[in-house]
Amino acid sequence: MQNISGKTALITGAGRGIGRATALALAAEGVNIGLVGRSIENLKKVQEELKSYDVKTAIAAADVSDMEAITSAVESIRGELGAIDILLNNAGISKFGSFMELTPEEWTNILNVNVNGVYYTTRAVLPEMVERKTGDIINISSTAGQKGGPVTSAYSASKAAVIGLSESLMMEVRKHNIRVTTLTPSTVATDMAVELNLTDGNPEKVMQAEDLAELIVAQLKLNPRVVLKNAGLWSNNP
Ligand SMILES: NC(=O)C1=CN([C@@H]2O[C@H](COP(=O)(O)OP(=O)(O)OC[C@H]3O[C@@H](n4cnc5c(N)ncnc54)[C@H](O)[C@@H]3O)[C@@H](O)[C@H]2O)C=CC1
Ligand SMILES: CC(=O)C(C)=O
Repeated sequence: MQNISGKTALITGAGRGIGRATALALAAEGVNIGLVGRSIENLKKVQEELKSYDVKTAIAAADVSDMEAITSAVESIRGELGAIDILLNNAGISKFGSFMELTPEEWTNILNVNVNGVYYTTRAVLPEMVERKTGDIINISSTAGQKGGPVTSAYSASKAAVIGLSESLMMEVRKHNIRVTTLTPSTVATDMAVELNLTDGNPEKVMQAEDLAELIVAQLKLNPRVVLKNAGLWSNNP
């Protein structure tokens, strides 16, 4: 097990849900946190919550599907906090609907955010990790990326692409001492899942964002000689 205190993490989609919960869990371990997301108001709220921990924080608003915007957000976070040790590619969107119901614009937008967002953000962070011969990249896919459903064509295609990207990158960069992990959670009780009518969020029955954050902290503490290649966390009492 390694101590992660003093490391620096960059989290996309950090203004709410899984991103916010992971920011709080990592800060509790002494990790400095760079928060990236679309809504500066939400990022400021999370930054305020992080004040109760003895860590440095920085925020930068950017749409991960805009390569220039996310590249300059990464630069800005790096300028304030220093080298990034941990990247959590978490930002994502979803819309469910039948194949013909979803418009080409919705399809393209889901693919742009969920796939290109991971690609652009990782491109901005990876070279420094390779140079430093250290780093953790965690990509949030979904059970929907492992198995299609009748209304999930765009979302499942995007999350399957994340699995392909992530597993390939893991094979490529482990020789540089960089760990890439693919997480495939089932429904997590966040605004996204409630908006999709997947859950009422009942904490007795449905996985909470804090549960996934706990797994992320635990995997980061694993001895650097091993990497959690992929993991599925499921609700146990649905
Ligand atoms: N909630 C669930 O049941 C599950 C969620 N996931 C994935 O986990 C990740 C986080 O999801 P939740 O926390 O549930 O969602 P959420 O909707 O509650 O939070 C997502 C965050 O990402 C941000 N975001 C969205 N598009 C963005 C963009 N283009 N650029 C920058 N930030 C952007 C949003 O503003 C929001 O703060 C997503 O990738 C999602 O697909 C995976 C499995 C299950
Ligand atoms: C939204 C999502 O990815 C699931 C699996 O519920």
